[in-house]
Amino acid sequence: MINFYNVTKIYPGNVKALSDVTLQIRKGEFVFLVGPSGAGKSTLTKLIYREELPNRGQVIFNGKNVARMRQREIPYLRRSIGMVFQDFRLLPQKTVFENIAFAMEVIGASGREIKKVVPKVLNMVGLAKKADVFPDHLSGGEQQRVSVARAIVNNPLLIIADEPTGNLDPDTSRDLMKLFLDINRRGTTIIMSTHAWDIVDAMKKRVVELAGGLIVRDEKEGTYRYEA
Ligand SMILES: Nc1ncnc2c1ncn2[C@@H]1O[C@H](COP(=O)(O)OP(=O)(O)OP(=O)(O)O)[C@@H](O)[C@H]1O
Repeated sequence: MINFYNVTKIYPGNVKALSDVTLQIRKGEFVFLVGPSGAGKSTLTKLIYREELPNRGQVIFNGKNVARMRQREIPYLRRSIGMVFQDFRLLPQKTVFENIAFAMEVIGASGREIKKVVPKVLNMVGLAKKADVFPDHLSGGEQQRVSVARAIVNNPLLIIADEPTGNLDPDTSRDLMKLFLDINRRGTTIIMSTHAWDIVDAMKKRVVELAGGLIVRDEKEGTYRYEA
């Protein structure tokens, strides 16, 4: 579903963030991206949702060359990818329900559809009772569940999670990972950048390690292993 062919990304100032990266991720996979800060993990994911363009090579997502997409195709690309960030990025003036509804509104869903679907995803993330609460009245773990609900509400093909447990305590992190596993079991591909070695070691999923813009390890049931 995702193919990188000899992808090189150089930022202004001649910073080589990725160097001749070739990688294939199949539909339904759960992939951890690990490696030290600055290794190129975020850059790799940004190339998938076209926040950045490669200098060389090709990034193919769902059969399409991402760099060659026309402007009008980009919204369709982005709606097929759900994003989860370390800092949640919820809208503070909107309730939990409204935060998730907003993700549907921007793609033109009807009010009826929204009323039907939002409670379902809230239920799935275990926050059915928090629909009318504002984000700052929720714990970090609950806020992250809202952002996961927002990420899955439009049925994406792929979820990109960038250090999703970075602000959560170990117990909350483990619960959140169960949620990601559950989503993955329903068929959604997941790419997760993380420094949480304990989680990576416990989950026994594919591990792709980057260092200095190169893939230095790609293991099927891998461990974290990198030493800082
Ligand atoms: N917009 C930018 N302009 C210039 N250099 C950049 C830009 N974004 C990233 N870089 C550089 O590219 C390299 C790779 O950065 P990237 O953010 O992909 O690393 P990372 O592995 O995600 O790190 P972290 O774990 O800290 O998030 C780093 O040297 C970084 O400083």
